[in-house]
Parts: sequence; structure tokens; C-alpha cells
Amino acid sequence: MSAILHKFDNAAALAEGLADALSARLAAAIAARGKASIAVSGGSTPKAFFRALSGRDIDWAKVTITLVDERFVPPESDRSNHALVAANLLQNNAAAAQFVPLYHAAATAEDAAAIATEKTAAIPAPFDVVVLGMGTDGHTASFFPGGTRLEEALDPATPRGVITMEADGAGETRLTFTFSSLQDAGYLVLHIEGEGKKEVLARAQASGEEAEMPIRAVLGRAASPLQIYWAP
Ligand SMILES: O=C(O)[C@H](O)[C@@H](O)[C@H](O)[C@H](O)COP(=O)(O)O
Repeated sequence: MSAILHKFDNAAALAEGLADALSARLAAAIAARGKASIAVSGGSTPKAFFRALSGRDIDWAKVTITLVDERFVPPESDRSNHALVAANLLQNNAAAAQFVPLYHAAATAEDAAAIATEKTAAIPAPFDVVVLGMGTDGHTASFFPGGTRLEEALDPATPRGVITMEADGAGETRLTFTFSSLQDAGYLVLHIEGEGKKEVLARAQASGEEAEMPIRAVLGRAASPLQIYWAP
């Protein structure tokens, strides 16, 4: 599917522009169906955009927020994406939103993934909005090169849901939505910043295996047009 580039002069302008676009999409979903859903990524890039979005004036009580992926750590951990979202997005007006975590205090990550799959199944598919990040190794979500269940995660036949992933670059065991859960979002966003990530994206857009740079699955096979938001 195609990719549309939204280029901004700087990160602050991108944060505002992305917050404007997403709040409009969420408000339109609420107007159409009475509810809206958004799955966001963790990492360091999204903080400013989370803060901008948290202040937008929409009916947040009708919005369900979840994560694209999570580290298998409790929300008290400084590695937790839940903690990142709680501190930066579930604030201000957006504090009224419903948040559905992926981490659950279970005996194993597999048990937590099964619980997350069950709990997130209540969110109508497809997501209205999905915001992906990208690592310098070309991973997105927790689709890491060399990941233990990468082929399964990217397989279009794999059902929607949350699975575990382990990889050298991932740190803790991860909990990640599958490609099939994310790729048909009403508005599918890739949010990256800096010249380095722009070069990584260019490499990913060149020919090569998905397993080498898993973002290629999104670039090449997502059902929804990919909205690339980039600032230097
Ligand atoms: O849990 C995570 O870390 C994210 O979901 C991950 O996929 C992230 O989007 C990329 O690693 C980019 O992270 P940065 O924004 O920190 O570069």
C-alpha cells in the first residue's frame, strides 16, 4: 500500500500537527459510532505528541487507548510503556479516556499475552488509529529482527491478538499486537524523528527481506495507507 509523508520543520511542530490529525480522526469516529480507539507505541519519540494530544478537546470518555506493544514489566517499572502513557497521555483532557494495558501480573509472559488478547478483543476492530514507531534496526511494535516469533507475528494468517516476543535488541520479553491487529487501522501512522531514522526508513523502503527490517511488512503489506510523520 502507499505511504504519505507529512514533513515538519521540527519535533514541536510535528507533535502539534499529529495531535491535530489524530484528535480529528478520533472525534470523527465518535461522531460516527459513538466510540473511538487508538493504539500507541512506547519508546522516547512519542512523549511530546502524547502531551499535545492529551490537551485536545474531544469526548475522551468515549476513547479507548491501548498499546501497540509492551515490555513484560509492571507499570511501576521505568521500562513500562503503560507508565509512559500514564505520565504523558492519560493527563489533562485525555485523563478521561479508558486505558487497556497489555501487561498483566501473570506467572508467565505467555499467560499475560493470553489475558491481553482476551481483554483487547473487546476493542472493536480495526483500530481507528495506530501509531507506530521504528527502531534504528528497522523494528516496529515488537517485531524485532531475529525475534523468537517474528514470522508468526508478521503472518497475515495469524489472528488478531497479543503474542510474546524475545529478541537480542528487545531487552525484556515483549507483549506485542500482531501485524494483522495493526495493519488495517483507520489511520495508520509511522512517527519517526531525526536524520538517522530517515536513513533507516530509506533503507527499509529499498528491496530486502521483511525479517531483516520488519518495518518492511508495514511498508509493503499494510491494508491502510501509511501516514509517515517526520521531523529532523
Ligand atoms: O516499546 C517500544 O520501545 C516501542 O513500541 C518501540 O517499537 C518503539 O516505537 C521503537 O523502539 C522506537 O523507539 P524510540 O522512539 O525510543 O526510538
